Amino acid sequence: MTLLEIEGLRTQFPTDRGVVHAVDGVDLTVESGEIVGLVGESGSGKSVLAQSVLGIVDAPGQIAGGDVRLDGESLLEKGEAELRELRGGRVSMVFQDPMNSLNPTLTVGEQIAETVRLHQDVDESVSLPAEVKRKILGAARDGEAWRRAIEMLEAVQIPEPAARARDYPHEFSGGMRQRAMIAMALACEPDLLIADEPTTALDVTIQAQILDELRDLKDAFDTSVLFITHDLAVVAELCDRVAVMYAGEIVERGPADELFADPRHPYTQGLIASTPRLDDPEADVRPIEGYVPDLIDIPYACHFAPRCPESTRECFERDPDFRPVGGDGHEAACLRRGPGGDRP
Ligand SMILES: Nc1ncnc2c1ncn2[C@@H]1O[C@H](COP(=O)(O)OP(=O)(O)OP(=O)(O)O)[C@@H](O)[C@H]1O
Ligand code: NI
Repeated sequence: MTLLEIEGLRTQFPTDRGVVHAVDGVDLTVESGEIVGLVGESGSGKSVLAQSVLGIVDAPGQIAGGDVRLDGESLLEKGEAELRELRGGRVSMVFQDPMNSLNPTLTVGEQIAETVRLHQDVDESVSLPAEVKRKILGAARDGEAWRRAIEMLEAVQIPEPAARARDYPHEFSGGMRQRAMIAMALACEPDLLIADEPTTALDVTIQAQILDELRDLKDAFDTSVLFITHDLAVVAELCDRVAVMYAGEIVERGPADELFADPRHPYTQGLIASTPRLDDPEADVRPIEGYVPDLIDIPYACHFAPRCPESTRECFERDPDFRPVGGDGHEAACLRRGPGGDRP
């Protein structure tokens, strides 16, 4: 079943120099229970895409077109109150720097308990005077929320969770803070977790541990994940499907194993060739020549055309549609690939 459907999404930032087309017509779906990786060079629009889904695009940026649906319901039609309810409830998020997302003045346990409390259904069936009810249910929920907070810290492998729940964020190491963030994000059992470079700031060993845990937790909680990173190795390891983003557009998407074994879009091929290989450190690393274009008014059809070793004049003039280039929904948006392309 499709959980998240992003269709023709466009997000723009007006600036002094002109309109930045950060997300420029993106289609992407996340099915229930799968981990979808979103990769691409810095500045390709990954974070803005995530912010668009969550309704937290920085002003004066705004969604200029397309739709985002969760379980078939458009999120773009929802008001701020509804979106706030949704965030940390059915959809939650983890960012690169947990220090910015955790409140330094509350203990880690209190913060997780607070999230649980905010999104737990209150039992309205008991018939007691409102004030009494509030007191009783409140106390019950407080105890329950705190227990749940400790359970979550245990689930993300924080040692001595009952004691550590009383610590403040600054008393945690970087890796533990990131775990606490994941615990908080999963505490209300969201349908969808959006993780934007959640382990980039951590050392490689801790990063690997956290990714392992994330995978286990995803299975345990049956959560779908949209995982954003520029680290191809992480995506290959963690994700079921991948979408490759370049200059505001998705250029290739498909099953992770097939996409990495047989990348078809010239950008994906360039990206993989420019990444040092863990399994073969001696292999050539060839950077993609040129630069990511300025996202203000890209005057050519395929955004990668000027850097592409295979581009023809047509690539500058005609928008590439997605075409099948392999099995299981493996598609590339390149005029020279797939049916009709001269290098299918
Ligand atoms: N608040 C903003 N105002 C103006 N432009 C913005 C704003 N936020 C993002 N952008 C622009 O949108 C484009 C996409 O940025 P985004 O942060 O989504 O890239 P990214 O793929 O997440 O990169 P990274 O891998 O470095 O995190 C960039 O050109 C960026 O300058
Ligand atoms: Ni980003």
